[in-house]
Amino acid sequence: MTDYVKIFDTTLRDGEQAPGFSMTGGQKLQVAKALEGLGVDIMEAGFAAASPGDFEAIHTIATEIKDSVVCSLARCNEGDIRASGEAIKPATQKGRGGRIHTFIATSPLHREFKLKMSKDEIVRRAVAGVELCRQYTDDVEFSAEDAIRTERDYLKRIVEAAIKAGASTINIPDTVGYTTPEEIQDLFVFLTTQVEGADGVTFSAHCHDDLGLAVANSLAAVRGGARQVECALNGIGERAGNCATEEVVMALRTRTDFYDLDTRIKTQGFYGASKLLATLTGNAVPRNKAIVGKNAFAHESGIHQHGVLANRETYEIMKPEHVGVSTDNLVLGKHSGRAALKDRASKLGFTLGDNQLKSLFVQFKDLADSKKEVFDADIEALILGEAIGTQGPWALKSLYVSAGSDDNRAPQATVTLTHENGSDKQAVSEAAGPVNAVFLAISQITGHPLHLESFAVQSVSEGKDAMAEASVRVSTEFETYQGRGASTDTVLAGAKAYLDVINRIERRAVREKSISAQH
Ligand SMILES: CC(=O)SCCNC(=O)CCNC(=O)[C@H](O)C(C)(C)COP(=O)(O)OP(=O)(O)OC[C@H]1O[C@@H](n2cnc3c(N)ncnc32)[C@H](O)[C@@H]1OP(=O)(O)O
Ligand SMILES: CC(C)C(=O)C(=O)O
Ligand SMILES: [Mg+2]
Repeated sequence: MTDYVKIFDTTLRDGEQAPGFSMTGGQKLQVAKALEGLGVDIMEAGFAAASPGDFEAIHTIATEIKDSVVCSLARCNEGDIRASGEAIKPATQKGRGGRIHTFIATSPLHREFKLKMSKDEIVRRAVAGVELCRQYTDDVEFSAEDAIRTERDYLKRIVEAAIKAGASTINIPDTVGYTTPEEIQDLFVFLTTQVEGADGVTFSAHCHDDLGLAVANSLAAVRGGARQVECALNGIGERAGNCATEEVVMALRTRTDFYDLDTRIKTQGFYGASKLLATLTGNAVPRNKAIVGKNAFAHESGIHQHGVLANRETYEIMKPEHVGVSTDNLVLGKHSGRAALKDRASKLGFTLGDNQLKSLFVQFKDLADSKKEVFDADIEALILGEAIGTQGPWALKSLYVSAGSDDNRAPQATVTLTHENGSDKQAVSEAAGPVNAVFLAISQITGHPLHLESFAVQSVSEGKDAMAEASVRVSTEFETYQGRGASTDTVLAGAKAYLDVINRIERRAVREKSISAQH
């Protein structure tokens, strides 16, 4: 048994096969590189027999990836196994490690209704499948699909046959997410102690999340003797998904005191890899998702913020930087208290006396009642006594946008801005979307080519003429700025928010100039 738990990531196979998560070959390669960066021991890159595109994707990944074993899934049939063997060839030929993962279902339901095969026939298929895999690679994994609902004596028999045929990893999937932690731990203890040949192979858990137990069940399997866990980034996979890679890894890392085992994962890459996957597949990570959700290390309530400011460990069991999350994560809103407000003001460069803080706090709570989140720009405006979003030097004079479904005509924006020195300037821009075209035109006029980090619009009133509030977050070389703008027209709200940022940058530059002139 290894003294660490191997991470077999199946984001690119079980994850990708779920509805809404298909990726192109190029996208799969991008995710594969992120997984290699994380240091996953094995990545299941796809199912070579599924399509020529998946074959190509696995082949390319096996060519490009150097630091993780690349694996392809195959049914226990000749066509699937030969396709997998060919797809992983670039990895096996260069001696970097290529695995074939062959599987067949073993439970009574699957035997009778799906495969329509007898117990003996399934064992014969499993043995022939593993033997054929061995013609391509020494690294063969065998899975007994729906193992959890399989009779123990039969499971033991087929696992022993697969080991004798040459499998070096034995995977015990909870294909339908049916098991419980106590049950799966007991099953792994049984298999790792009773199966002939168990000492020479790695036992693996592959848990689905139908009852929300995938991570708990995987950890219990590890307690029972599993030394490989199969998992996927953001927990994606069939139906409710697979065990989430970032969750199981961080559970082992955070509680090594309990499990006395760890993985070899470089966890700092989790946030970036999760974001990459969400962006490529168009599936946002829920805000409250463990480890990589936006709220995982964010605090809005005053009592928590007060504690975290004194010592992060009061409300955080992991360090955000250990999973690649920024540490500046106190969100100001209506539940925040004076400690967080004072801290944020000081980070923005304002030292507040007690009385100033008291009156700012009253205004802050009024503002927070009317919006979801209070941004740095709002705090700055309150301290400086500015009306939000209405300060110059630039003002929007007019805005015309054309956009539509015609592929031959890119969205176009014509923007006119007035500067406080009295001059008007106009720019016309085209971009992939109308909001982008507006931002580009504003950047051209003001000379601020900004890096847009986020653009969000939320409705702040109801009905057909609902007011939209847009918020824009941009980064310059030195600072991050947030601006906002409101209008019944979302494009106009976006334009105002973007201009709000530019005005803040220019006003800050003026302020800094006058401060340095005084010294
Ligand atoms: C639990 C899991 O996640 S298993 C992996 C699931 N992933 C996928 O299915 C994604 C990729 N799949 C595909 O692209 C297609 O299903 C293919 C190309 C593999 C097969 O397509 P088809 O030949 O049209 O078969 P179809 O999908 O309709 O049915 C599956 C066939 O495989 C058989 N089969 C299923 N599992 C196995 C197995 N492990 N070993 C051998 N045969 C199997 C079924 O009995 C059925 O056989 P039949 O065609 O003789 O009735
Ligand atoms: C192919 C196998 C391992 C699988 O995904 C499952 O049983 O859930
Ligand atoms: Mg699965």
